[in-house]
Amino acid sequence: MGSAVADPVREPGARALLFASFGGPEGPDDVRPFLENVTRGRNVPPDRLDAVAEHYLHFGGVSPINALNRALIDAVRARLRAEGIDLPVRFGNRNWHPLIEDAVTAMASEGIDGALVFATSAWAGYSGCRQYQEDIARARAAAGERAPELVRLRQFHDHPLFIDAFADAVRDGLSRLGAERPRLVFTAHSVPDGADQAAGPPADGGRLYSRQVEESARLVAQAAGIDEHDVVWQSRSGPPHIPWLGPDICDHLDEVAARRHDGVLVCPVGFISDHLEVIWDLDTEAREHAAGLGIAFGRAATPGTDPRLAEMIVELVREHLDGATPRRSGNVPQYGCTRNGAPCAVGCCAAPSPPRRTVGQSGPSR
Ligand SMILES: CC1=C(CCC(=O)O)c2cc3nc(cc4[nH]c(cc5[nH]c(cc1n2)c(C)c5CCC(=O)O)c(CCC(=O)O)c4C)C(CCC(=O)O)=C3C
Ligand SMILES: [Fe+2]
Repeated sequence: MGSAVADPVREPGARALLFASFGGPEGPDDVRPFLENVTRGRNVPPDRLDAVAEHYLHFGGVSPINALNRALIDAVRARLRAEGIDLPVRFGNRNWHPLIEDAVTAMASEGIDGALVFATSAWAGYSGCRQYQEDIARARAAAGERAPELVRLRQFHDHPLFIDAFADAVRDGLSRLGAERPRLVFTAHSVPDGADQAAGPPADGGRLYSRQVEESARLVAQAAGIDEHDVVWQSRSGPPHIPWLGPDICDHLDEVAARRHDGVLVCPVGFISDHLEVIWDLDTEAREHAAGLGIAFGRAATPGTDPRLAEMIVELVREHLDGATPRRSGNVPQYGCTRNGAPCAVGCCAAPSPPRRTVGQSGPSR
């Protein structure tokens, strides 16, 4: 077991589980206001926003994320019941309804004075971790004096159940691909290079986001029995003069074809379910790009409603309720577990200061 799992905050008094996620639009009229919520105070160029709005509208303005989260919540409820744990599960998002502020306000008005929080990101970093701590603090402020104590569950990038679900998906994907010399390629959401450098407590040396992603990829490949793989990035946004993690998946497919692979299996290890980034940036854009290169393209399933994901969430809950031993397969430090939205450590995942835009450097983001 790695050394850096924060000591679980014991919460035998927890009276609910709050399932916190990103949120997504559920119809065409939701798309613009949703995107405005996502990008408030960020440096996302308007032409990028127009392009992303198109991706959502391509699917009728409905992101798959809310329905997938509701299905996962049902699975978590069933698993809690099966284990005899009496814990109501509530749902609250950062960017769209049901909003986390409303979920926490409802808890306060029902007299729920303590809850655990599961956030749907496995990762360290500003977008994956610190922003969830900010959401928790903001939601408590909105709920006022009777706001519940909220203890967030830890990051889980190397949890054996999470790794095993992806490993099965990789084995399955490769067997369906039917290529003779396939390449296994993992992807996660790109972030600004500066945000990756700032990910985690400075004492850990930074880059905890990309280090966790690389470790998850290595563990999944190993569990699937695959000797070689690549880790690349997807869904970059932001102005073109700001460096983000790369290479991008589509550029990397050129490389894979040049190395004479006849197929690629893409495993989106950065996402727990088939979010819009997965069904657009991979299943649509990257698939087309691979077709243009004449190589076979497959996409490994995300855990989604694999029973092991719900099982893992209940195990994380039990680390707090009855002191279940945290299970980990890797060594990269892991944080995320704090009370009432406190940062994980001093200086952890410092919030980005939006860089000033330089004249003459606007244009498409890719
Ligand atoms: C690390 C990371 C994760 C993984 C961890 C986690 O799961 O949280 C993630 C997940 C997600 N990102 C999502 C959607 C979007 N992300 C955006 C923008 C951004 N993401 C970033 C990072 C991440 N994002 C960053 C650094 C930006 C730039 C602006 C900013 O600093 O905030 C934008 C704005 C347009 C654009 O720039 O693309 C949208 C619409 C959805 C929902 C999809 C659906 O509807 O199914 C999900 C799950
Ligand atoms: Fe994102």
